[in-house]
Amino acid sequence: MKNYNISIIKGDGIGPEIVTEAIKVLNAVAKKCDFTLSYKEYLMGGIAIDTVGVPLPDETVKGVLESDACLFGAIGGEKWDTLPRDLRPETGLLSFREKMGVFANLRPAIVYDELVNASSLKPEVIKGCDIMVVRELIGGIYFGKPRENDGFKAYNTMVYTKPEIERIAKTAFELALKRDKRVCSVDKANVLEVSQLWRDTVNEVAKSYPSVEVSHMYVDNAAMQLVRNPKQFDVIVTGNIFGDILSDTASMVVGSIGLLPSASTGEKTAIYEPIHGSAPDIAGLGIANPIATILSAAMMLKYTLNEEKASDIIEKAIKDALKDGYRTKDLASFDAKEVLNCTAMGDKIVEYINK
Ligand SMILES: NC(=O)C1=CN([C@@H]2O[C@H](COP(=O)(O)OP(=O)(O)OC[C@H]3O[C@@H](n4cnc5c(N)ncnc54)[C@H](O)[C@@H]3O)[C@@H](O)[C@H]2O)C=CC1
Ligand SMILES: CC(C)CC(=O)C(=O)O
Ligand SMILES: [Mg+2]
Repeated sequence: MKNYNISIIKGDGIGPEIVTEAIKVLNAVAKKCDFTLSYKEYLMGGIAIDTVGVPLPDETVKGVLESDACLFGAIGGEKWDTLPRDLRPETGLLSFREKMGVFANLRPAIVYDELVNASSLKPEVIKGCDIMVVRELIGGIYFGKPRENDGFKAYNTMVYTKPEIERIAKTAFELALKRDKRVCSVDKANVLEVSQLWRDTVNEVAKSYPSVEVSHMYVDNAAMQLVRNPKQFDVIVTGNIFGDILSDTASMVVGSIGLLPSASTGEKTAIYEPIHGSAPDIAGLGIANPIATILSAAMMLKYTLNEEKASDIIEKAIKDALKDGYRTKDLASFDAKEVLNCTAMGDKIVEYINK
């Protein structure tokens, strides 16, 4: 029987709660589809700081590199926000992404028919919406140097090189070929030199994809268009900070940030993670929505482990549970038959997998 080695990073806040549910679901589907999964857990973020003194232990990097894929929860929390920048959980996460070379962060925002009333937008505006945000993940202003804060003056630097833009643009165009063949590149080329290079390079890459329609939008307009008429988008390709912000916006088109999964891919081990953070405001209350993490696990099965059937089974189980009115608290006001806590939602999805 096939076995896959999965590295697990639960992290902080709701991280352990949601990852536990995703593992439960993975085990159920593996049993059904005749493969096995072995897990090894590694530390990262605040828990790593508290346990071993650094946000990203070498052992974590080594363990993840040796695994077939990584399932990641979330890191961070107020407790660590006053530490020097280099010691913070978020610095550990950025360094982790950089060391894994995961330049492409794929963040699908799909409106399920079962949740068409869950968005703050009108059902007719969002029904059938299926967007893929392709966010560049290891460049841009989150990584650019110089960066400094002397207490009076502070600055970060937004940098992209042409090869960095080319590879993320290619990822977006390749994905578009398998979808609705439309790429919208989002930048701020009216103001930023980095964005001008971004736009010019995307146009150059587009020449190799004549069947894909390419358009460009300034990020401020894109944020507005996402909530005005989200169905105009197929693939959105954008830089690190814009993709971070626009995907959180897209989550409210879908209904909740607790629903959006992601795949962070490159040349080494891929990382599968929800788009949200550690949600300290609800950590420990047992009310987090585990679906974003469970869908991230489903993406892992499809994209890295080539277990497409297992991935589809998970997705169907989630849709069926939602269709029958099972909701976590974030979605409680939308056609809920029963509001479940995090663990019960994991159990419910397993129940539907086994039906
Ligand atoms: N990938 C990661 O590990 C990320 C970590 N962070 C870190 O997380 C911490 C909290 O950041 P925030 O800005 O509050 O963003 P957040 O995404 O953690 O939370 C924003 C809001 O969404 C809610 N929320 C998030 N996930 C949810 C879920 N699964 N179910 C139900 N509600 C959910 C939270 O309760 C909160 O009200 C910070 O330390 C931040 O740096 C933030 C984003 C990504
Ligand atoms: C916490 C940041 C480093 C990242 C973030 O917000 C994200 O990846 O969505
Ligand atoms: Mg974010």
